Amino acid sequence: MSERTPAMPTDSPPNGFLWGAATSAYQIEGSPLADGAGPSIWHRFAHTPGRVLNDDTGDIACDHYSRWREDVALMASLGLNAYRFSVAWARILPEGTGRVNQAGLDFYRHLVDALLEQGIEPMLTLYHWDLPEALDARGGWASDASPGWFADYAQILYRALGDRVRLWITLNEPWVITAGGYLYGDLAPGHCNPRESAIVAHNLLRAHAAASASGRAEGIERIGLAVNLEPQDPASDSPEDQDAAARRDAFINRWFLDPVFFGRYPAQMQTIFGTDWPDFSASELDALRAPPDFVGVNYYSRSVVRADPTAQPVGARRVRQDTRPHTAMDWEVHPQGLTDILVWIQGRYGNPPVYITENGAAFEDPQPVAGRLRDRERLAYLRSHLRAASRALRRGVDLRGYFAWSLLDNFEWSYGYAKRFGLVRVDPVDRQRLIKDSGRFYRDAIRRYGGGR
Ligand SMILES: OC[C@H]1NNC[C@@H](O)[C@@H]1O
Ligand SMILES: [Ca+2]
Repeated sequence: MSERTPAMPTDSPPNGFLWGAATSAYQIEGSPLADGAGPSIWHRFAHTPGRVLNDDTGDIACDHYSRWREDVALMASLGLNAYRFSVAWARILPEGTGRVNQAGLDFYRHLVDALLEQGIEPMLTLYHWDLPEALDARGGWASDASPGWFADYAQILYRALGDRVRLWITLNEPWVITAGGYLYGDLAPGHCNPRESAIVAHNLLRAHAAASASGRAEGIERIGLAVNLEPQDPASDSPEDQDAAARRDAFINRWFLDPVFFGRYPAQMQTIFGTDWPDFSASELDALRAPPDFVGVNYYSRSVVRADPTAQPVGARRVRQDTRPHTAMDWEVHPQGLTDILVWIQGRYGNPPVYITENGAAFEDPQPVAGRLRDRERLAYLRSHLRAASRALRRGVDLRGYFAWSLLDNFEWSYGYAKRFGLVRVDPVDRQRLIKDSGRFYRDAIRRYGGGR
């Protein structure tokens, strides 16, 4: 089979299946302070020397804030019938609460209208890591008031765009927000405080519940939660490694899904955090129960895990699979993990509707030659993971769409522009877009197997 033959499975996805691509505001927009927008914690973090590789910032990024019309045309040329993006909270509420910045609302309304004109279904993420700086100054996600701030912000967007946008996501990857921003400190706001991280996670869950409730009050019917999920395979069948994998599974995969579906945290959280784990009351736990209308699954890789008491707080460490291919993020290429995690959700949480809201890979790209960029590894990653998604469909998973991460090469947080996930290249100098071979492959797969627009 030539590398250009789209190798989707024999059975096509269900009717109405969404074939999309995903981005987020701070990673692609640029112009972070334009038209009355306020600074976010990522604007501040990126401008803090030493926090981001090469001291890259999102000041320009993909310049999507100016080029959004061109980018919608690009999506249409790829044949996408859906597009997942996030709203920069501080464009809407420059101080995080209070005064609404109409120019910020207008930007997203114009974007949504352009998508709808092209028959592209918008999927709107309310929060993709860029908290208004003004709210961080008031305690940020560690503040008891943060769920209320978020619900109010969400309500403004529900009222402004609820007649056009049908698919909403409250939070992107609450685990990464918590672990990156408050435990390991590699992401904004850069704290390293286990007890604070447990409180932040709890407030994020309260915020999801509050924004879900305010959405239902506005008649919004499909509100999801996007979570990064990563199968944890024990390195051996020793009890120590099995327990380590179970702890890391609880820590990464169940810390947020168990509360929203069951109103309780995984038992291992107390073991992992020890005295840093707050003493939540039964009513506080029950208040977290807010089953999403769909689960957004962000899948990249799996981990092989062995016990390691020195690797705190989980007491477990990843074991690199040196004989297997890895991406430029040093993540093992493991398509079967996508099938496994989708089947796991089906079994554990009662077969909820699921979208793959992120899946993709960074690789060192070759230079384009005569208008062609032959990103073979990314194309192979895409093909193998589309097949893995199809295997989950055959297992009866209620999978309703696939969003490639990412439409464009963009700002990869603490890696800056050094890691490129785009199906479309963005020139580092003039930001010219160029569809890579992986993008052409995706377009052909959509034509052959997609529901079309
Ligand atoms: O690391 C790749 C992606 N992972 N999920 C969240 C996105 O913002 C990242 O770019
Ligand atoms: Ca521990």
